[in-house]
Amino acid sequence: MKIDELLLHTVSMPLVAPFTTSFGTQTERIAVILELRARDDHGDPVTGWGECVAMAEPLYSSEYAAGARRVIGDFLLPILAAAEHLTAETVDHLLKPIVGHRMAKAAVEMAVLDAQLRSRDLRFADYLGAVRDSVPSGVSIGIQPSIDQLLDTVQGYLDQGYVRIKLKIEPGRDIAPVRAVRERFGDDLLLQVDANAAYTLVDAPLLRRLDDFNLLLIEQPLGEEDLRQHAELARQMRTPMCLDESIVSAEAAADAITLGAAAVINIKPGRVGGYLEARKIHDLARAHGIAVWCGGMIETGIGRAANAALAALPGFTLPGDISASDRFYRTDITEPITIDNGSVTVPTGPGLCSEPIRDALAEFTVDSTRIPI
Ligand SMILES: O=C(O)CCC(=O)N[C@@H](C(=O)O)c1ccccc1
Repeated sequence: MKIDELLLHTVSMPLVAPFTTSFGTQTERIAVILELRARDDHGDPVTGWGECVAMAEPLYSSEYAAGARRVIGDFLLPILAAAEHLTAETVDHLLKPIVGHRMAKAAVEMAVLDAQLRSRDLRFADYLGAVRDSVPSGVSIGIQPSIDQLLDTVQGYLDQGYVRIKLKIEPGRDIAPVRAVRERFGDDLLLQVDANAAYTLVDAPLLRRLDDFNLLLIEQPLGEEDLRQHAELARQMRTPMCLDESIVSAEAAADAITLGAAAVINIKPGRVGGYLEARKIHDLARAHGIAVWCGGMIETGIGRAANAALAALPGFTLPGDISASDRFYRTDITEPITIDNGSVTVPTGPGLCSEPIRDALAEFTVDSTRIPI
């Protein structure tokens, strides 16, 4: 494949409701959408789409949207444009000289992969080796202003058919909300919590109290760098330990599994540098008997569709944060992803996602930059 040009569209999409986590409250999603224009091996024009999941500010990880745009335009694209044999499978190797910036790298790999799949009229799920036509849909619920509002919110998502509830927690808003949800909805509700690294090992006695609520897992209670400490906390808790922010690559996953820091892994393609690295982590975890599920970064329909295909791999045995588009957006920039009977259908068309809807993309675009080759 030969790249002709890349368009970087920064979109600002209002959320249907504020989304509060331990690192802040989001009311809009800023995302960098990649429109890659290239020629396939027959010289025919093809367009590939990608989405960079980096947030507007470096609050979840060190990357942020404006920084990712710079890295993509100034460093990543020139390397790929100069490549003699550019394929999705060689992007990671070609970009090795650039240190870090995994979300930026994931986005360009995604655009190259989408173009490659479309040029071959290939469905992403088939390319990956997916084994399901639909995947169970879990929903992530932000920290709510009151327990009553939390209970109403949980009820609302259960009424929509979501099969698993994830509650964001933070110090001071953890035990009481989890107890209230467990008491209201009973022991059969698939329930887990996500702390986004808000605690320290000093909080172990408090976190151990979560063992009373029969949770599926506790996600990233400690810091991104704290593999050894998560292993120590895992030894002190019955609730399975799940890592998110810490798992930035297959190598980090191998370290976490070996140290006993993760009994479950949340795989996010953007966080680990792309869907191909995500599949490597899936394969590694499976070989170690470690369950994985697909996390979400409030993606638009581009990333949301691709995540549904990834989650259809056999090792994704726990419901992921793959909710319908309307969980976050009134209008998506692609055909909306919907939840039917608790599941999201794995996309059936060629490529990673359905083509973005130009009017919707234009409506939310706050800046478009053409990167010439
Ligand atoms: O369903 C979704 O797309 C969001 C799931 C979710 O809670 N994502 C959280 C997380 O910590 O995992 C997040 C969202 C946005 C940015 C960073 C993290």
